[in-house]
Amino acid sequence: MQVIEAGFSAKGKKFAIVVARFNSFIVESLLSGATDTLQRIGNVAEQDITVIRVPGAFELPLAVQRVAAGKKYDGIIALGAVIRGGTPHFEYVSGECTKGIAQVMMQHDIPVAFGVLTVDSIEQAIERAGTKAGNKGSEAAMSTLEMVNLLAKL
Ligand SMILES: Nc1c(NC[C@H](O)[C@H](O)[C@H](O)CO)[nH]c(=O)[nH]c1=O
Ligand SMILES: CC(=O)[C@@H](O)COP(=O)(O)O
Repeated sequence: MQVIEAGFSAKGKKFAIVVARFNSFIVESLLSGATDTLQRIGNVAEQDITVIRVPGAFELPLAVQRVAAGKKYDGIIALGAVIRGGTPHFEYVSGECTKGIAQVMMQHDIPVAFGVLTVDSIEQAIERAGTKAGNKGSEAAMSTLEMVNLLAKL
């Protein structure tokens, strides 16, 4: 049996982090977790990390697509926080964001980690942005590191 898997060190690889500003109180913690993971676990140099900011999660797919099309990066991380309000708007924003990011990843054959919180409350968001439920930004960075290395083996 042959098992193909990859590690996390990605020295010399270039990463783009596309960040939605909406709910920035939460998203900035996701960004901190992602950059810390890229540098500390992935051995990625600070100058090899580019941060691109967009208004909200709905705009993430377009920016991610443009970044992917530019072929300047080995991996992409999309970060945001979609927090349910009092209307169905949550479903549309989170649904289109998720679908759009996944489409870009498949169309451009590049790892795009989904670090977008889709939660029912601010408390749930806080728990996933570096408190009792971990940091989804860090988790997204770990995924991108592994996938960049794995794809290089396939
Ligand atoms: N409610 C949230 C939004 N809404 C804004 C949209 O993402 C978009 O920017 C707007 O509809 C203009 O096109 N965005 C989030 O990231 N998180 C939310 O909770
Ligand atoms: C996810 C959203 O768009 C949400 O924050 C908007 O809140 P509301 O549904 O109360 O307008």
